[in-house]
Amino acid sequence: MASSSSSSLPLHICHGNKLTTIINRSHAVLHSIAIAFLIHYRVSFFFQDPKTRAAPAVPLVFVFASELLLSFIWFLGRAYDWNPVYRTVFPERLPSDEKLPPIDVFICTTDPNKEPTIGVMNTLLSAMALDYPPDKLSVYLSDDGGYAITLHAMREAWRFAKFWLPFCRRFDIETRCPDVYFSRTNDHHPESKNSDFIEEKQKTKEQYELFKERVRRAGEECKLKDKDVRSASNHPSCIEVIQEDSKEGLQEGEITEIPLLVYVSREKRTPHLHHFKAGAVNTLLRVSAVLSNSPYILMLDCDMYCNDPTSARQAMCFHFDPQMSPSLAFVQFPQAFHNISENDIYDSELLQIAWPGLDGLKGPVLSGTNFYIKREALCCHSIQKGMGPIHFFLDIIHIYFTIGVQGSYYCAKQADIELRELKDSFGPSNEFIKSIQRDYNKPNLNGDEVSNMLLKEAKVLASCSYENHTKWGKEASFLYDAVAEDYLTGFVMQCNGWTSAYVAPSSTRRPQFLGTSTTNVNELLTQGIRWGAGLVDVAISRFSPLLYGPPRTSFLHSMGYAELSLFPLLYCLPLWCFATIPPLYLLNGVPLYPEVSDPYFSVFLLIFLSSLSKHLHEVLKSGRPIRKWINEQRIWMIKSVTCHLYGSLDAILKKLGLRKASFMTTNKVADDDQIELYREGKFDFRASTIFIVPLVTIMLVNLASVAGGIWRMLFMGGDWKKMLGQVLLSVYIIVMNYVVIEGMVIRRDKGRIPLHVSVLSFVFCLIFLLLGSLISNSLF
Ligand SMILES: O=c1ccn([C@@H]2O[C@H](COP(=O)(O)OP(=O)(O)O[C@H]3O[C@H](CO)[C@@H](O)[C@H](O)[C@H]3O)[C@@H](O)[C@H]2O)c(=O)[nH]1
Ligand SMILES: [Mn+2]
Repeated sequence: MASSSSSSLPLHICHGNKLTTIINRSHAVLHSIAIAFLIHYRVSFFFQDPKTRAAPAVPLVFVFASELLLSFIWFLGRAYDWNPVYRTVFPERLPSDEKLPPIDVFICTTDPNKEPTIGVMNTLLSAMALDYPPDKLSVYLSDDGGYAITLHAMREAWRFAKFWLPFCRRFDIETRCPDVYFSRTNDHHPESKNSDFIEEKQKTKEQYELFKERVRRAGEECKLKDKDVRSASNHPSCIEVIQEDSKEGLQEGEITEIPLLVYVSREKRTPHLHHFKAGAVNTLLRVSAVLSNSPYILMLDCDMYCNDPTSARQAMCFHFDPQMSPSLAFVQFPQAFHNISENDIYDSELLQIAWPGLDGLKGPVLSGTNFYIKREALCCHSIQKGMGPIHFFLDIIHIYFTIGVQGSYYCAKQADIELRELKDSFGPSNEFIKSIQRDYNKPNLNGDEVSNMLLKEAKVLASCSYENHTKWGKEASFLYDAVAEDYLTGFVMQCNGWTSAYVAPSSTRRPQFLGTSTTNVNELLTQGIRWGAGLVDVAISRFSPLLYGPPRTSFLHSMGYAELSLFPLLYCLPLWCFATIPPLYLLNGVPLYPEVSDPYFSVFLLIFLSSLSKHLHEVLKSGRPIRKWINEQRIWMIKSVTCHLYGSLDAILKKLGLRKASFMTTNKVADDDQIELYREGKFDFRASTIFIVPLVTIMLVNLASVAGGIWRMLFMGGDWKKMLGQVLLSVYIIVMNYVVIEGMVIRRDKGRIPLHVSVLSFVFCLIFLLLGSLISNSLF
C-alpha cells in the first residue's frame, strides 16, 4: 500500500488471492509426490536384471530423460504460483498536473513494407494524444530503415495532430488512435447527439482522410526516391524536430499545444553491427538525453497504440509512491492485441501468468513494449541510493562544468579522472555526460543557435561508431547479448536491485495498449523462432538466470526467470521424444509404460491429468472458455516441435560462432483471404515447409502407430493392458492436433496443406518407422 502526497488515500493497492495460492501450493505438493513415485519407478527399472526387463533400455533412457526435463521445467514454473499479486491504481488521486514529471515516448519502426506507415502514424498520434500535459510529453520515432516516407508522414501527422489533439481534449475522447476511432460505426460518446460534437467530429474526420491521402501519395513518390538514393542498411543519421512550417490549418488566435515530436534515423553502415531494436532504442536514449532528457520513458512498438490515454497517469501512481519509487525501474502493462478473432486459433492472446507471479516476488519481466521506465534505471542499471559514489562523481563533474578552469585544482583533477571514466562508459559526448546529471531540460528548438548545436550533437550520438569501446549494450542501457533484449535487460536491472510492477487493466478499465498480433502460421512460427532464440540466448549466456540470479535476486525470482528462458529448449526436446519414441514402440508392440493393473500406471495417469487440469484451472480462472485451453495445448505442441526447436538451435549455433544474430521483423500487413481464413477459424498452412513437414510427419507417425497397435491387439494377440499408456499418449496427440489431418485430407481451400508437403512428410514418416523398427528390434 502507498499513500499519495496530497491525501491519505492510497494511489495504488496490491492484492493477492489467498484461496488460489492455497490451491496452487497444495497442487504443487501432490504433483511433486507423484513425480517422486515416477522417478522411483524409472530408476528401479534400470536396476533390474537386463535379461528379464520388459523393455529395452535405450528408448527408456530417452523417455525418462524427457520426463525429468518436463518435471524440471514444471518445478521452475511453480515460482509463478508462489505469490501472484494484482494491482489497482487510482490515477485520479495524483497531485495536480504541474507536479507530474515529463515523459519521453520512444516508438520504433523499421520497414514500411512490413509496417504500414499509416499504422505507425496512428501509434504516434495516439501517444501524442495521451492524457498528460503536452509540454511534458516528447515523442521520438526511430526509423531504422531511414525511409523518406516515414519522415514525410511524420510531418503530415504533426499537421493532423493540430486537429486531432484539440478534438480529443475538448470532448475527452477515450479512443485516441484516429484510425480506430473513425472506423467505429457507433459512437457511445455522451455528446454524440450534440450538434457541436457532430460538426467537430466530421471536420476532424475530413482532416484525417486528407492526411491519409497525403501520406498515400507521398508513399508513391518516396518509393521511387528511396530506391535510388539509399538503402535500409546503409545510410547517414538524420534527426529532425518536426515543427510548424506554416500557419496553415490554424484559425485566428488558435494555439494548440503539441508535444515535441522528433524523427530519429540512426546511421547505419554495413560492417557495423546495429543490434536491431536494442540498438535503435539505445540511440533514442542518447538523442533524447540532449533534446528533452525526461526522467521517464514510455516504450512502444510501432504497432502498439495507446488505447487508454490515462496509462501515463496510471504508471505515475507507482512513481509517486515514496516507498516504491526509489527502487522502481519500470511499470509494465500487458501486451494485448486488437486483431485477435473470437476463437483465437493461434493462441495469440497471451495468458500472462508469469507477470503477476513475478510481480509478487520482485518484479515482472520487461516485455519490450508498453512500459514506463525510469531513464536512470535504463541508462545506468546500477541503483544509486542517496549520495552513492556515482552521485559524488557527478557532483564533481557538475562543479567542473560550472566553474571550469577557475575551480580548485583538486576538483578539476578529480573531475578529469571521473570524466574520463564516464566517457569510457558512455562515449565522448560532453552534452550526453552532462545530461546524466542534469534534470529535465526541454530546450526551445526553434531554429536558434542552441538548437542547431544540440541537433549536431544528437547526430553524433546517432552515428554508428559512437558506441565503439563504450559500455553501451554491454553494461548500460538495452543489452545486446540476446535478441530478447527486453527480457534480458529487465532481468539484469532487477539483479542490480531495481524492482518493477505489473498493471493489468481492471474490469472497469480498457486495455492500456493494443497491438497487432500474428494471424497466420508462418508469421506466428517465424516470430516464435526469434522469441525462442532470444530466450535461449539468455539461458546459455553469462546471465543464465539460475546462475546469475542468486544471490543478486531471490532464488524463487530466479526460478521464474529461468522458466521463461529455458522453456523453448526444455519443451522441444521432450515433446519431440514423446511424439516419436512411444509411438514407434507401440507399433512394434514394446511397452514403455507400466501395464494398467500395475499401481504405477495410476501414477503416470495422475501426473498427466494433474498437469492438464492445472492448466485448465488457470485458463478458467482467467475467465477464458475451455476452447482457449485446447488452443493453448495445441499451439504449445506445435511451437515446441517447430519454432522452439529452431530457435534453440539458432541460439546454440550463435553461441558456437556458427551463425550470426538476426531479427526478422514481424509482418503487420495481412491480405484479405488470409484474414478470411483466420476469421473462419481455419489454420493457414501456407507456411514454410520447415514448419509444416514436422507437424504432418508427427501426425502420420502417430496415426500409423495407433492403427498398427490396434491391429496387433486384435489380430496378433497383443496385450492391450501393456500398451494402453502409449495408445492414450498418441491418441491425445492426434486429437489435439486434428487440425493437421483436416488440413491434409479434408479441406479444399487455399490454406490447406499442399499435396507435395504431405507426400514429403509421408516419405519421412516411412523412413522413420522403417529405420526405427529395424533399430528397435536389434536393441532387444
Ligand atoms: O532492426 C530492428 C528490428 C525491429 N525494430 C522494431 O522493433 C519492434 C518489434 O518488432 P516486431 O517485428 O513487431 O516484433 P514482435 O515479435 O512483434 O515484438 C515483440 O518481441 C520483441 C523481442 O523479440 C520485443 O522487442 C517487442 O517489444 C515485442 O512486442 C518494431 O516496432 C520494429 O519496428 C527495430 O526498430 N529495428
Ligand atoms: Mn510486433
